[in-house]
Amino acid sequence: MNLSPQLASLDDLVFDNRFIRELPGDPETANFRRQVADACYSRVNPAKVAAPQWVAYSREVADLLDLSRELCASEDFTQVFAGNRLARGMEPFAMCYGGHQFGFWAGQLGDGRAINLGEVVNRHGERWVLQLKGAGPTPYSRNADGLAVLRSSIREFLCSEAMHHLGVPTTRALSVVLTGERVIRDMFYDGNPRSEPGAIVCRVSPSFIRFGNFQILAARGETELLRRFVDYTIRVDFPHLGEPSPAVYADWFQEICRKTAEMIVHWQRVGFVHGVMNTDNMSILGLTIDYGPYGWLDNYDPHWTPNTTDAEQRRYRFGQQPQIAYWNLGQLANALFPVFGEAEPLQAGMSAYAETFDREWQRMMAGKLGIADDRPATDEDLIIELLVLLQKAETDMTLFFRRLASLDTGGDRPDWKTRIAARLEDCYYRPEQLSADYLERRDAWLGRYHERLRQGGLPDVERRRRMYAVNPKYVLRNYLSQLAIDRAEQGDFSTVDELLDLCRRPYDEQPGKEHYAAKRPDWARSRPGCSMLSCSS
Ligand SMILES: Nc1ncnc2c1ncn2[C@@H]1O[C@H](COP(=O)(O)OP(=O)(O)OP(=O)(O)O)[C@@H](O)[C@H]1O
Repeated sequence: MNLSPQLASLDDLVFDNRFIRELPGDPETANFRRQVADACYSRVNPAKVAAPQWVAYSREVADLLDLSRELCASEDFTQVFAGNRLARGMEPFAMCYGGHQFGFWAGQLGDGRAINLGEVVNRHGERWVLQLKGAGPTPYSRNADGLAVLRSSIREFLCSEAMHHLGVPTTRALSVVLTGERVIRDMFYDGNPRSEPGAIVCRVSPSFIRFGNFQILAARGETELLRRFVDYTIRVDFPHLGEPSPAVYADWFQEICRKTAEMIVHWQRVGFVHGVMNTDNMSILGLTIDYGPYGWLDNYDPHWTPNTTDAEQRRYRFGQQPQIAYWNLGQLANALFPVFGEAEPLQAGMSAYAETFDREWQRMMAGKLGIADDRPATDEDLIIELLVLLQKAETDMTLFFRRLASLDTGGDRPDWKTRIAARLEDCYYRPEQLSADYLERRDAWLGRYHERLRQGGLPDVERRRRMYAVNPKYVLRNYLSQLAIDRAEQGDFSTVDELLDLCRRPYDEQPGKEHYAAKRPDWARSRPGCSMLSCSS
């Protein structure tokens, strides 16, 4: 193994491709669309592209892979992460998985436009799977082209990294490159096809295994392969649990449930709406995966979803994400049943989800409010009333919690209420909604909250520090990504870099960058890309 801190060439990456070494693959190697039974993957090469061009990279992810800045800026880097050249040790393949989409079993899905390049083991012995998204068709592409456009690739790249820096479990993104080719997409707002620049993101994760990988094997009755796959996942991704056994299976499922609950609590904390929580978009490691029609809450609205495809039913709306994760875990439990052979450990996992979610959600909300002691359950009324108030008048969630931290509780500040009211003023999108009744109710809440903080006894400075650490100042607001995309489509990638840099320190004051913390401007309220998105990407 190369022990020098950074690699001189991508050919020096150390690969240990366990997935394809230890699991059965599709014997067919030609690249045509098909159903793939009795196998976990198909070998497939990325398509060669005409004129790759470097757009952006994440230096933190490069560090995980021991890649130097110079290497990431090299022509070879662009060629490799556009899929034009395989570095030594890369053995590309697409995974076979299925899934429930919008509540219905959809059969085989699989990596239709994702191609795994291999599993890197870095100098710390950590395993990182590299995956290109948009690198051409695979056996799982069904009736689609295997490609991705610059717009969606920038959104995936920026949001993966923004989520990581916010402390939300997520897959990562190393790079975005343009392919130099055009891709046709139907635009949902006018229904007309549009030709857009093609692009490829290199995603990086300890594992890309999804609930759907287990589901497809169960649905096909491939129980022995399912057991093998479960054992593989435990050995590779949950080695701390020990060698697979019935007891370890039970612990494993509980851990999946707990990790999923923790991820969802983080989403609710920062106002992230995934948009397509199908079971094929649920990671076995509880990582946020597939940044498609996701969005960030501007005004706090639990009914909001950014996904136009879900505008009617709103299955994947912000406020329903916790229940959907539970439902998805139920589907995973069904798939695992033939291997577990009994329902009890699966039910125990489901209960662990509910308990973890309830406990962590209370704790998270208490943290957002800077309530210091360990009696969050007694604060439930306070929290519920706040969430009602935030909806009654359109209130910017991110700004509100950040501003709330500035509330004074010291006895030398009798004017605390006027001061906080003034600070909250520009959190509201429609000042006309601030009726006398509303303000009276809000001020009553502020009074209760103020009292609660005084009881807690934390000095203001310390409370503020804690609140700032969990309430981000900067999130990747939908309209900000769109600004970066508009410029990138004109060949100017500087805003992508600027936003990436901004998102590196989301909880810090960043002098000179305050405009990025401003609430959504009026022009962005209904502009496509800034509020609603389609799955067309
Ligand atoms: N342009 C495309 N070409 C081929 N397959 C596609 C394309 N877009 C989506 N798919 C496939 O459709 C299924 C569900 O789509 P979804 O929107 O979740 O995928 P995605 O964004 O491409 O994938 P991922 O979950 O890997 O980020 C997946 O099997 C995916 O690979």
